[in-house]
Amino acid sequence: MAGDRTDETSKDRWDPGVQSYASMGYYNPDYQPKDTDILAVFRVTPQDGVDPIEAAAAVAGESSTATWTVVWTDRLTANSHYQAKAYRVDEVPGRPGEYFAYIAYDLDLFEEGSIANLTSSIIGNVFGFKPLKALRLEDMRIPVAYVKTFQGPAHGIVMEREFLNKYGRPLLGATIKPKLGLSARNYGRVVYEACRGGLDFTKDDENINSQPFMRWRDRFLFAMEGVNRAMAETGEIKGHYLNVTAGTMEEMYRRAEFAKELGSVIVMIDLTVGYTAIQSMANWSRENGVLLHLHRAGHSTYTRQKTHGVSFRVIGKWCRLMGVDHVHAGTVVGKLEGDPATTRGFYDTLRDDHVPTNPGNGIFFDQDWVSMPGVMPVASGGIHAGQMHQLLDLFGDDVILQFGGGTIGHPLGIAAGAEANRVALEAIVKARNEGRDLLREGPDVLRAAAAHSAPLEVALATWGDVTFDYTSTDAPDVVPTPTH
Ligand SMILES: O=C(COP(=O)(O)O)[C@H](O)[C@H](O)COP(=O)(O)O
Ligand SMILES: [Mg+2]
Repeated sequence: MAGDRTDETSKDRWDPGVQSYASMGYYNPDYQPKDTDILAVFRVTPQDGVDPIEAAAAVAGESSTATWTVVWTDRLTANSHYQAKAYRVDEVPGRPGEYFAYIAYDLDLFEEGSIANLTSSIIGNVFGFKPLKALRLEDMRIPVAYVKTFQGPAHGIVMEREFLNKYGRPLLGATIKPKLGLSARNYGRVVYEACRGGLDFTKDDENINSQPFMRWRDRFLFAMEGVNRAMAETGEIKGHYLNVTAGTMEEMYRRAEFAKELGSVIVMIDLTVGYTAIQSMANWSRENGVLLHLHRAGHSTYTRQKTHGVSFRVIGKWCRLMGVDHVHAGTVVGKLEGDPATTRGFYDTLRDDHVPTNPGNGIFFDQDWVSMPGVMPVASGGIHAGQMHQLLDLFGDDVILQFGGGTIGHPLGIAAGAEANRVALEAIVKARNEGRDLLREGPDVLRAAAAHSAPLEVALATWGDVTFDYTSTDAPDVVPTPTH
């Protein structure tokens, strides 16, 4: 990067050599973003001595048209149209050395309906840029014109409820444990017990694909046998998320076809398969009438740290565009990272049709989804029946609450673990519907329900005091309301 902006002002834009990005037009405080622009806000931490405005301009440059030196071929394009513009740079309150840089990208820079293309620009080279100590993509505004080029969720929240015939309450699930090592028949037994005990779904874990101890076809057969037996006994629709994640697209389709043949209502993939594979599986899922669950495996490697990477609120937006029906979005109270306000912002982004700017929840821009269906968020990771009132208060009805250890670890067995969760949920939903104050009265409501349910009583005795109280790594900074 060519030093200070003022050094460059004497140079003509087209003089050869290295020039500051700001002087090449990548910083333009007068720019008025258009309704069709893609907007991004980055948290930029420049190296010591690097001018923040120049750093913001460099981010705009490197994530759109620029390279490190003036190139004469810029004159063969409508450069000022194609170049991204940093139009606003704010210091982050209370965090010296960090800046929010707002950048506008013309829609012409992106291929329709391709998250791979969008991300190759926005998070392509720019995160390794030497003049920056760290860079984080905090939020994006996806213009309606671009939203409309994506399929969106294969089915979405409303259709999922219609398929499953389940309304007015969160859905319940469990991840089968231990994560690895069970044989197919024993695995199917866990599915059966959890589903007959009262859960709506069970789930493959993220790292269960087709290992030597249990090949995928055997797992699918025994899991579906468990689902079918539980459906026959309970008269309810049940499902097991069959993880079709594999080394190639061809193999994923093969596994998904077999899941469909067996009558599974749902298949699952991991975020590790990549954006293009997710979009392809979303198309397959809509085409075949099968729900698509996405486990966000790997996301914390780049979403968790405040100063570098990509916020999950952005990944959540991409997931909605890519077209999954479910995505893990955090629990707040469980074992994994999740500041309450930040997590609330993820849930709004996934579910609501219009998401207004809300800096308190980390939302920097208004986002319109123009009736694109909502994605069902999944709260999973170290949760148990004793937190049911908090979970309903935090997330409302449109969420899947997944208790893995909190079902399968129940002292009276797996079906009892499932029953404890179902009884707790129904008691808390009833109390909510009667207008009771969940946070204040929730523990009493659970205790009263446990008087008639031995499984719930044992669950509360076993886990009632378990909490995960650690400082969050990703709480929102209080920022001034953005103008765009
Ligand atoms: O296996 C589990 C949870 O198991 P348990 O219920 O036994 O803790 C999931 O992989 C995590 O929830 C993923 O995290 P996230 O949902 O945050 O992506
Ligand atoms: Mg897991």
